[in-house]
Amino acid sequence: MSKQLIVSCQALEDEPLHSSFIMSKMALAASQGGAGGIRANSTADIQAIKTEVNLPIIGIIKQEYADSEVVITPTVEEVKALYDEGVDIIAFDATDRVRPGGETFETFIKEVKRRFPGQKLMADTSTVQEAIHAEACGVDIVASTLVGYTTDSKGGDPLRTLNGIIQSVDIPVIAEGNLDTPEKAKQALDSGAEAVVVGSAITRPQRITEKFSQKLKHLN
Ligand SMILES: CC(=O)N[C@H](C=O)[C@@H](O)[C@H](O)[C@H](O)COP(=O)(O)O
Repeated sequence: MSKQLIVSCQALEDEPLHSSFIMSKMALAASQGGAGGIRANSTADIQAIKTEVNLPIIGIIKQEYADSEVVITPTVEEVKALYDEGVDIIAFDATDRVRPGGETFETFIKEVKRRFPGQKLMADTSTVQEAIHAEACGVDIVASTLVGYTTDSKGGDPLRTLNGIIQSVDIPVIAEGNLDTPEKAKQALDSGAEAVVVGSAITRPQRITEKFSQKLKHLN
């Protein structure tokens, strides 16, 4: 997926496009538009997407637990479901936040590597420190997915943190999160990212509409 655009096709239960069928068509549209990979949430969506496109898939399972803020593939249970489904890369939250059941990232990743050897693993991080730590724990790829979404990274500039990560690790870095224009995506690749994931700016029409309506609001 070198220097490729990866399109994230996700719609959660509370979103208007929540439907595996619709996500499969989003993936098809992304493929026709030149995407080199797809990021998708849930085995149901991934199965549907596989019927429409033959592109590498980054799989996640968003699962909420009452005792943790970690939502992206929080436990080994979700990793197993993705492994059994079969995806090119499994991505998960690799922030330093406590996981469900009080588990730390270290114990989580150790167990994942023991049970699923050979599976490519991608760490969604929010800070340079977390990316360095994830590399030390043996992940294959780090990503800037969670910059701005954690207490430690609130208000952070995604491209600046991305640069910091690229300077600090030796493994491939994927740029992801709030890269909402072709120019920002290009900037991310120019600065050394292996690939760039774009989601909402392509596959969340409610967000796209909002940008237009905000711009025109004062004319009403
Ligand atoms: C923070 C979080 O939960 N991010 C999720 C991760 O899978 C998705 O909701 C994002 O759409 C994805 O990361 C792509 O980012 P953006 O939509 O900003 O291009």
